[in-house]
Formats: sequence, structure tokens, C-alpha cells
Amino acid sequence: MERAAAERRERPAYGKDSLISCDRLVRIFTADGVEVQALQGLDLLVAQGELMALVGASGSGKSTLLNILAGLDVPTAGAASVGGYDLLAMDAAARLRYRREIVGFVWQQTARNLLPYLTAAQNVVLPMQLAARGSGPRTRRKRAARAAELLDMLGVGYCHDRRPAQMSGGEQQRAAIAVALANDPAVVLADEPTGELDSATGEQVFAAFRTANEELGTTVVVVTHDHAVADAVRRTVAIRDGRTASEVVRRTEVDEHGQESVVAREYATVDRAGRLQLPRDYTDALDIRSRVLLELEPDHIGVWPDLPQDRAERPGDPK
Ligand SMILES: Nc1ncnc2c1ncn2[C@@H]1O[C@H](COP(=O)(O)OP(=O)(O)OP(=O)(O)O)[C@@H](O)[C@H]1O
Repeated sequence: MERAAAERRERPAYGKDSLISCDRLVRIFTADGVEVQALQGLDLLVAQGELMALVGASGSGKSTLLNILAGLDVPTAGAASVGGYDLLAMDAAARLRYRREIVGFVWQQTARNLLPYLTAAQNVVLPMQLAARGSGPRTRRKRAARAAELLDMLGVGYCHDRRPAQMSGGEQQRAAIAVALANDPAVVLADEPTGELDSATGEQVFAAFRTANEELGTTVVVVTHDHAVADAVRRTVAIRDGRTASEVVRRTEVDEHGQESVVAREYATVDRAGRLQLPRDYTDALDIRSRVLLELEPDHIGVWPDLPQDRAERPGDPK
């Protein structure tokens, strides 16, 4: 017992090396006296430099999570930190600094991302002007140069002097990514950034996120219903009923002929209390309802449907 306690003490703290760490995050909304548990103990770790997607049915809690990570909303309970900022303990000044310098945000509605009376370049310069004195490019010339550089990098340098109304939806979203990157944030959060776009334009916008991730090392978290986006990232985390339920991790493998292919594996999330959510199609396929039979094997755990005693039979049992 002492050894177990010592091992627990020596284990690094949860999320210690992650850029984003959510630990048993809870968010309860009260509307007309009715409580809605939008997040019900959500755990999530995101490493520095990751480009990852969050998926889930409508109402599963994705936007709630993103708003908390953006510093726009505060969780009811749990712990959350981004880039060393404790999202539950920030005072107003720290929250403002966090929103201006640590996170960038891209919304689904193109009109929400850019001010209509400013050009693309002026839109990118604006957050640099608003950032606390002492950080970011200090002179007007340096800010203008950075705005032009970012627009060029994202393939919309030609929109430099255009106002949003003179740009297509895809161009506006790429300019919006430049705005989000203006103050060189640690993380860019995006809520359905390709939701209003056709698939070809959506691909261009996703490519801009990838460019930001690869060229600048910015961590990118995208909430999406777009399969093209969810399938193109290395890690896609699925949220169900306010918790992370499963994730798909993609790896590039090289076969003996030197042929590269991407192999996707689906994992179920085990939360900090050891809880595991079985995918619904698995439970439906075996008619699993309230409980399962577990068996610990040397290298895996067997999970069997709870059959009536007289029919109880597992693979491997003598006939
Ligand atoms: N301000 C609020 N007041 C009351 N309930 C809310 C509020 N915001 C969200 N909810 C509820 O919390 C739950 C999660 O909502 P959320 O918007 O996070 O889901 P989502 O996964 O982003 O859905 P969608 O894909 O439709 O955007 C829903 O039941 C929603 O009705």
C-alpha cells in the first residue's frame, strides 16, 4: 500500500506537460429554473503544437467547452488551464490579457470574425493595437508588415485592401485566421470554421489552419461537423453528453515496399475515475444494457454481455 501511495505521489500531475488541460470540467446552466449540465466532468489534454478536432452531436457541449477555453465563459467546477493560465482563477485583467494574447478565435459566421468597415489588413492590425503595451509589434510599420505577412502566408495577400463585403466566404475565413494569429497566440480555437462554406472552399480554409500550425507552431483546436476536416487531423476527440467519449488517432505507416498509408485507430477515453464509455454501436450490436461481465487478462480486459446464467457462455469457455 505504501508503495502504491509512493508511486501515486511520484506520478506527474495530470496535464503537467500539456498546453491545454481540462480536468473533470463541469458547466451547469440554469434557465427558467431548469438546470442543464452542458459539461459533466470533461477531461481533455492537448499538447503544444497539436492540430486536433472536436466532434460530437448537437448539444453535446462542444461550444460550451470552446467558450470556456476562449476565456468567454467560466466553468462551474473542475480545473482548466491553457498555457499556464488557470481559467477558473483569472481576475478581470488577466482574463483580458489571456483573450488578447494567449488565444485566437475563429467563429463559424464569417461576418462575426471581421469588422465590415475595415480592410483585411486593418482587421489584422486591430488586435495588435489592442494588445497590452510592451507585447507584439510596437510600431505602426511593424504591425502593418506582420499583417501583410500573415495574409500572404494564408494565401489571401491579394485581399489586403479589401473590405469583407469584397471578399468571398473562404477569403473572409482565411483573413479571420490571420486576425486570430495577429498576436502570436499559443492556441487558435475555431468553432465550425468551414460550416458556411462549400467543400472546396472549406478545404482551403482548413489548409490555412494547417499552414498556421506547421509554419508558426500554433496549437489549433477545431470544433467541426465537417468530415473532411475531422479526417484530416492527427487526433479527433468525440464529445458525448458533456464528456470526452472516444478519440481517433491517425498515424502514417510505411509498409515493406516503402508505401505510406494513414492508419486510423479508435480509442475509448478512460477518465480520471477509470470510467469508460462503450461506443453506442458496440453496445447495440451485443444488446448490452445495464452491466457487463469483465475479465482481466494479462494484456487486455474482456468485456462480455450480461447473459442470463443458464446461457452465460464466453468465447474460450469449454463447450
Ligand atoms: N447559455 C445557456 N443557457 C442554458 N443552456 C445552455 C446555454 N448554452 C448551452 N446550453 C445547453 O448546454 C448544452 C450544450 O450546448 P453546446 O452549445 O455546448 O452544444 P454543442 O455541442 O456545441 O452543440 P451544436 O453542435 O448544436 O453547436 C445544450 O443542452 C444547450 O442547450
